[in-house]
Amino acid sequence: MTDSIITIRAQIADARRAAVQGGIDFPRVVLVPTMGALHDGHLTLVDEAKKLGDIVVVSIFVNPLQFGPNEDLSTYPRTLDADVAQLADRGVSLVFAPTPAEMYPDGDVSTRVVAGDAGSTFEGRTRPGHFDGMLTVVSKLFHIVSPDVAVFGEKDRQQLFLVKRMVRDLNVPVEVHGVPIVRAEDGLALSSRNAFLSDAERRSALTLSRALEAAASAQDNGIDAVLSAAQSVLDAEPTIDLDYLAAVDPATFTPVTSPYAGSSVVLVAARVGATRLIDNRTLAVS
Ligand SMILES: Nc1ncnc2c1ncn2[C@@H]1O[C@H](COP(=O)(O)OP(=O)(O)OP(=O)(O)O)[C@@H](O)[C@H]1O
Ligand SMILES: CC(C)(CO)[C@@H](O)C(=O)[O-]
Ligand code: BAL
Repeated sequence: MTDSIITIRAQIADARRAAVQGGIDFPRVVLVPTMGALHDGHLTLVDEAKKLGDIVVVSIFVNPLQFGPNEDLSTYPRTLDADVAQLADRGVSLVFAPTPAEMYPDGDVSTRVVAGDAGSTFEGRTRPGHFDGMLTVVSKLFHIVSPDVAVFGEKDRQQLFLVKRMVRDLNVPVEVHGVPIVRAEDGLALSSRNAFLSDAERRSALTLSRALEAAASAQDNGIDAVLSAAQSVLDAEPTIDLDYLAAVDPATFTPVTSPYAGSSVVLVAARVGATRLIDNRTLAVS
């Protein structure tokens, strides 16, 4: 076992003991897994974590296993010192920020969690192996931290679905809690990758949330109207390269087709310049 794993486990054990001494018989540990470059979306997850338990642990790890060979692993923003300072301001001192060598002492793993069918659509189709890598590291983080609760953002909606599915399929003793998307005032979903956008690209990126807004305005007119309203907004912005637009059933993450009435999550992913962004919105379609 490596230093940072030994250290975080000792810190959590100390925090548990202190909580018991402070009168909390069964302190709950809440994990917030992140890749760092923290923004208000992450900090909202932390605030939620504080409400859900007694001891909050934030992990910061840019997981090589979930990046494809031509993706942005090497350029992904890394701002560890600023992240730790922001967390300290929020009252969180338990930060687990291992190195790749600590997480993968053999360079890779030969045992992986396989995401299955729902891991090979949408994000999984564009990023083959991404969700196996994501679930594998989440599983490792769960084993290292032993949280009672783990908090994830709805921005990565397919990720949240798959983590919940893994927990159910494998009887993982962790409660998974989802937090609604935190947006900038103009509607753009906060994302660490927004840091890559030029001013002009950021304006183009707003097309994603505008398309979801248009979809929401059409939710009383059926699923076809929802999708065509969003598509029209996307078609009108030639500077973005659409990857997918789809409406899925939140219970199965499979596409819904007309006629459909009920809850549906509209998903959108697009490249804006060199930056790939995702967004989604839950609608009540009738
Ligand atoms: N705007 C947001 N609202 C709610 N949760 C968010 C938001 N952005 C990120 N999260 C959540 O924070 C957690 C860590 O995500 P991550 O560190 O990859 O940040 P990110 O901003 O999603 O980065 P990326 O640029 O890779 O999309 C995930 O559970 C993710 O869904
Ligand atoms: C859950 C996660 C931390 C696993 O690397 C990552 O996919 C993320 O930040 O969403
Ligand atoms: N927030 C999702 C992590 C990734 O893009 O790899």
